[in-house]
Amino acid sequence: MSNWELELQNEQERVDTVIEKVEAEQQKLGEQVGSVRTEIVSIRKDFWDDVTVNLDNEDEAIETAASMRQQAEVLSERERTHRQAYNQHKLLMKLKENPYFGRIDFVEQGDQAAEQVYLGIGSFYDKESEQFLIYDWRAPISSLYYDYSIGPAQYQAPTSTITGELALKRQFVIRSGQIRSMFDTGITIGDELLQQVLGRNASDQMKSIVATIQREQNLIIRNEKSKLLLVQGTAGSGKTSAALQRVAFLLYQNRETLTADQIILFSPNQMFNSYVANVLPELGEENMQQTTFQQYIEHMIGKKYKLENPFDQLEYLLTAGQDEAFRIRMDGIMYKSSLRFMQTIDQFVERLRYEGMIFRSLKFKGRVLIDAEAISSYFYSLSPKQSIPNRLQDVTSWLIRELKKLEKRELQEDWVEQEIQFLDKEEYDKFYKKLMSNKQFSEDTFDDFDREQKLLAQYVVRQHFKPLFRRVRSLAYIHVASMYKELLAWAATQGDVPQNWPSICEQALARMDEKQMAYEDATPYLYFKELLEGFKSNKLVRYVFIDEAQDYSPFQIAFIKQLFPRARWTMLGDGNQTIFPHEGGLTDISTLFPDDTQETIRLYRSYRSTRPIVEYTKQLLPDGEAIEAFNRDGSKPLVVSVESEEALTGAIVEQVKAFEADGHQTIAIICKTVQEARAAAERIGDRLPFRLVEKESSSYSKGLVIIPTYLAKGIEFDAVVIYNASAEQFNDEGERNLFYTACTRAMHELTIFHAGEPTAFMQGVSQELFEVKSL
Ligand SMILES: Nc1ncnc2c1ncn2[C@@H]1O[C@H](COP(=O)(O)OP(=O)(O)OP(=O)(O)O)[C@@H](O)[C@H]1O
Repeated sequence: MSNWELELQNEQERVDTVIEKVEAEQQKLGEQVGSVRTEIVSIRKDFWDDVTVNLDNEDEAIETAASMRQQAEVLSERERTHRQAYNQHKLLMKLKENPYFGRIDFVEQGDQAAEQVYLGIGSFYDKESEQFLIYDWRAPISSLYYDYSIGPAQYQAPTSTITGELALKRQFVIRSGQIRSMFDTGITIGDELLQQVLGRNASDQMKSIVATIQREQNLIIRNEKSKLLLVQGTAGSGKTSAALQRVAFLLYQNRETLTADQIILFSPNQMFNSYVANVLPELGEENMQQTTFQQYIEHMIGKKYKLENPFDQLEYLLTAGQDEAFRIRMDGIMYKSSLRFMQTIDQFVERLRYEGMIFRSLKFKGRVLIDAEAISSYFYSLSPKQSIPNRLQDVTSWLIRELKKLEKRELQEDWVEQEIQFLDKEEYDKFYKKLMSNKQFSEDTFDDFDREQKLLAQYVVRQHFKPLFRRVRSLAYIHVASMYKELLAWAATQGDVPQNWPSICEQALARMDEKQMAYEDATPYLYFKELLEGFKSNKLVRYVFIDEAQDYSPFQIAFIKQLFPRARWTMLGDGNQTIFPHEGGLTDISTLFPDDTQETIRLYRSYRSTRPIVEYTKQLLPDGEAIEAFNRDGSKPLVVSVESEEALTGAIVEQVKAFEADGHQTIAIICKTVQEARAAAERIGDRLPFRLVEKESSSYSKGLVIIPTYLAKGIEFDAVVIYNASAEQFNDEGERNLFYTACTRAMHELTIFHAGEPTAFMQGVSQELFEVKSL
């Protein structure tokens, strides 16, 4: 038996022992989980038996509340124990299959012997030998595995830096308790394992990368100092992967103080959400909150306006001809996404401190109860030293007081009596119950007619006044939309607006009059509204992640920043994949955090695509030289020229069939727009089974999809077909990024079709980097 074979045998024996211990622990825990569950069920069932309810007087009520609280605490403590034990049990299940993926031997300075550290997705402590048989990949000592090759090494322990010597670094592939392969690696995390991982076909969801995290990615994952961590990385360099492992790391590192719902990830689209949804659960963690910016602002705008989807905005820009209306819209988008416009809004709001606030009169049954003018006078009678939101709070209190007076006066009106007479039984019962619960009278006094009439009148008027009170409390008496329109007009006096500003405003107003809001108006409108009403910031969220950050305008980022005042920020992006038009870029983001600690990490190595695909796609960019390919072989991209669009269909169907025959499981026909995707789907008809993705709401799954580029953002496919890269389709320099984004979705195969002349973007690529075919 060779030394290596002997070594392998020893390692397998260790795996066997560890699994045995894990199994024993799992069984013990299983019993515990079961008994705690039974206990919880019984506490829930008997909850009210164990609480003494007595509401006879105030003291008794306080006693009752205390007793309920105590019982609820017992329950929630048991539930917490159950959750922890259950999660631990789930983790042990995973460790039983695949206990660890790495080993390092570390000799701490001053010590003789090396400590063997085995790394897995969670720790496992053996009480018998009093040692960790598996270390969590996120433990401080585990960072040695990712950061160092054999030789001097150090890691940051909670209170000090530990230095020493890394004597061995070993990787394992263990499946169902059996070591399938084992490598000792000298340099970085072995290329061999990465080759294996990246060579596989895509599954239906993104996987965790803990076993093969690269050193530069580890810097992102474990960064704890920066308030803003900006990651600029090329397509496929693992930005999203690193971000998700970072969430897992933060949850581990701050496990006493941080929960998954205090982390929020803004992702590019819904499909992406479903694509990444499994990474954290795979690591035994709960998912963070996930949303898209659109979802977030849609919620803030509410039902008042139908908000345009950013992808509809983009579709318009890509499909509308370059006519006058297009140019007006484009200029409007550029200006409204800039920080200059944000400043203009600030100045306008400053002005409103002294004049110009517009209010709505409070009306009731067609009568003006409190006139807008009166509200305005009250508002401006308050000191301008007070902020607008504070003054509005005072106005709200004043309005409520006034409404209460008016409500009383209303009791005398004729309509009240009429309504009482026509009160149906159901309403009457409701009224009666309410009075009983308010203890406003007892059964004895019920026959007191006058008293009943009076209470009924109060009840009826209250029902009618309720919406008014609600409107006042929700500040609906401020006419934000009118002031936003004023703001647009006023902006013209500031001098830096685009030349065609009046037409831009006209477009915006026409939409707003139809109760719609263009995507470019949404952020300025909300920012303005929040400045007036007071920012409804979320102070609970501690970490915000923004993926595909290059697609956010500086204004949007500045706005999100104000929504989460206590958060630390991780922004990930790639300037070469910017598809939304706006001023500023990724580097401008740093200027939004002037006083904060910040760090920028750049990733140049692309892991997603094979070397030939990366070599090809990097030449689509004017400045792509810095992009490096991970050394994974594959075939060169194929560029197929066909004469006409009609000829495309047959050729593409054949190509997809060939991909399927090669075993590729996720295949995408990527079109420039939804319009093109629909046409492609129509042409392909029933010649192939496919899914047309034209809406935001689709989820990621295996098979063939026909998809517009912008909905494929952030995700990947085994094989990609570019539907039509003709000069006619891609003729604007602004679309280069879109084209690059589409091509970089490919992991193993890329075929680009073009009907007629190819786009100029492809003409800069060296001939030897691709195959050509003419049909
Ligand atoms: N260290 C790694 N080990 C294994 N796989 C990796 C590693 N880093 C990245 N990958 C894989 O590379 C692919 C691309 O990663 P990811 O989607 O995170 O890149 P990205 O930078 O967000 O890409 P894009 O900007 O193009 O959306 C994924 O399949 C991911 O699993």
